[in-house]
Amino acid sequence: MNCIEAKALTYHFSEGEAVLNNIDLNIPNGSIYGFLGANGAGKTTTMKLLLGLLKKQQGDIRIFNQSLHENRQNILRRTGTFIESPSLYGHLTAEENLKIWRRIYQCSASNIKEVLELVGLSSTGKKKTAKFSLGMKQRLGIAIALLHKPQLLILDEPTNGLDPTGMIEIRDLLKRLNKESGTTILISSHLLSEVEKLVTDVGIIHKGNLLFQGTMQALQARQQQATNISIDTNDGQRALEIVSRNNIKASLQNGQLILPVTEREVMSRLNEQFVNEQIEVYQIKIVNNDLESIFIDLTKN
Ligand SMILES: Nc1ncnc2c1ncn2[C@@H]1O[C@H](COP(=O)(O)OP(=O)(O)OP(=O)(O)O)[C@@H](O)[C@H]1O
Repeated sequence: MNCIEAKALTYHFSEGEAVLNNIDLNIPNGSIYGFLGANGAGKTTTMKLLLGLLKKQQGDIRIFNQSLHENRQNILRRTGTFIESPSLYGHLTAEENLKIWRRIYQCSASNIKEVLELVGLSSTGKKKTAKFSLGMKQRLGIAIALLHKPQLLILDEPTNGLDPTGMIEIRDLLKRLNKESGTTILISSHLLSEVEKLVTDVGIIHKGNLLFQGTMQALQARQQQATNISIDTNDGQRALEIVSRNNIKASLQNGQLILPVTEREVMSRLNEQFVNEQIEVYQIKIVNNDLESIFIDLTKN
């Protein structure tokens, strides 16, 4: 069952080229969905459409199995958002900012203490938010998004500008929320490496087109397929003949033998044959095996 289903979303700003081109999004209930793409790919535009902040032009959006067009108020009551940067009153404290939002959401006063604790801001006391560090502001933005205990969180690059410790804190917080409350989380980022340990599902957008959508495992399987072994020897041609004799498809690239990742036993047998045939092996290494390179490959022109 999907929490968000968007079909054939297309969007143009004024007369220009389509910023989104026929996007289908399927965001499963209870998932943490990483929405990935380079700057300008169309992430914020998509999120704004999902929240009804931009008027939909083409396509269909359903959230909680309801049409966004027909039930926007009801959907937004169950959704927490953080788009671009949080709007805070700098002359007020974290608690005072949250008190304003509490009136809008009409939720219990005890939620304020809970969310401040959750994001690690309960000891900020009388400090005005104008004096907060960027990380504290981001965390307060997340506290605002969480104040009414939403079932769905839509977060646009919430770790933007944070140092590695700040990023880890936010990731841990989101993981905890997802695990303990079953909150579905849609989070955008321009770095796969930043969210790969957090997300269960992934959508990769490039120039308004969705290039990949699926589980993290499916993306990792793709990574496996794109992973090769490179072997550096003193005689690439003969090494290639040996590998071919073993019915393994290989090629020579700049003198290096390139073959798909094979089982450990096969690799050991090949190595033995190289040695028996007096081929000197200088290096055996895995190439192109990180997810980030898959992401870059997918988004290369
Ligand atoms: N108000 C606007 N008017 C015209 N074009 C816009 C407007 N907002 C965004 N765009 C354009 O739409 C495209 C997608 O922008 P969008 O902000 O959705 O991308 P993004 O993936 O969120 O990027 P970033 O990571 O930089 O925020 C970009 O080419 C951008 O210049």
